[in-house]
Amino acid sequence: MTADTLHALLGRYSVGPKHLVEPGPDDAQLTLMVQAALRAPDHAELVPYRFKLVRGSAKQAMAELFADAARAAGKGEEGAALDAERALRPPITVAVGARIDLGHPLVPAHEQWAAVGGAVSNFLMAAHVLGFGGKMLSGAKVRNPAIAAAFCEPGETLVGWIALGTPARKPSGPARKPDPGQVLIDWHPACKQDH
Ligand SMILES: Cc1cc2nc3c(=O)[nH]c(=O)nc-3n(C[C@H](O)[C@H](O)[C@H](O)COP(=O)(O)O)c2cc1C
Repeated sequence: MTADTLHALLGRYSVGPKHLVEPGPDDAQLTLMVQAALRAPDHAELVPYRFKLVRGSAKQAMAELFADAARAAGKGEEGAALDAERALRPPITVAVGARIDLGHPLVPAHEQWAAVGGAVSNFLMAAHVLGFGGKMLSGAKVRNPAIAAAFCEPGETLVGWIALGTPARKPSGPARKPDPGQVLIDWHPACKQDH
């Protein structure tokens, strides 16, 4: 791994929708992001995820779904307009659906979810390397039945949406990460007690 690659890896941070401006990635760049996603570890090559692009006029349809979901959740018209705006603002949004096979004979669900997470992470990392900003978002609306049905095939779970675009500016307070020592721990076998 070159120092440049490591620098890119260590320098990724999420950029939320309100800081994303045009242009979004083009088809070739989106394909690279998906190729990166497909490099994530994936037991038995199940590819338990799908990325659905929301761009152009599809953004308005998503905005209406978001506004309806906000109203169904008891938000007023101001809240509905705010949620609609979240759909319209990013140049491109990518809905992430997970296809978890709960009865798979070899790969338990948690391993399939790990593959989904790896794919999302690689996708975002490729976006960052290509100079784009992005953020994975979900919220209660992923569980809204009309939204879930609009984005998912039967058997899929809507994980959320990746907002994508050109970063207008670096976030003022990027997420703080723990000290690596908190995560990287020497394993020692448990001592066996004599009875
Ligand atoms: C599946 C998933 C859903 C998420 N949903 C939200 C969300 O709805 N709102 C939010 O602020 N962050 C959400 N996050 C976290 C952000 O995407 C982001 O990772 C977090 O703000 C940390 O920033 P960083 O990526 O710069 O470290 C979600 C992350 C994942 C993996």
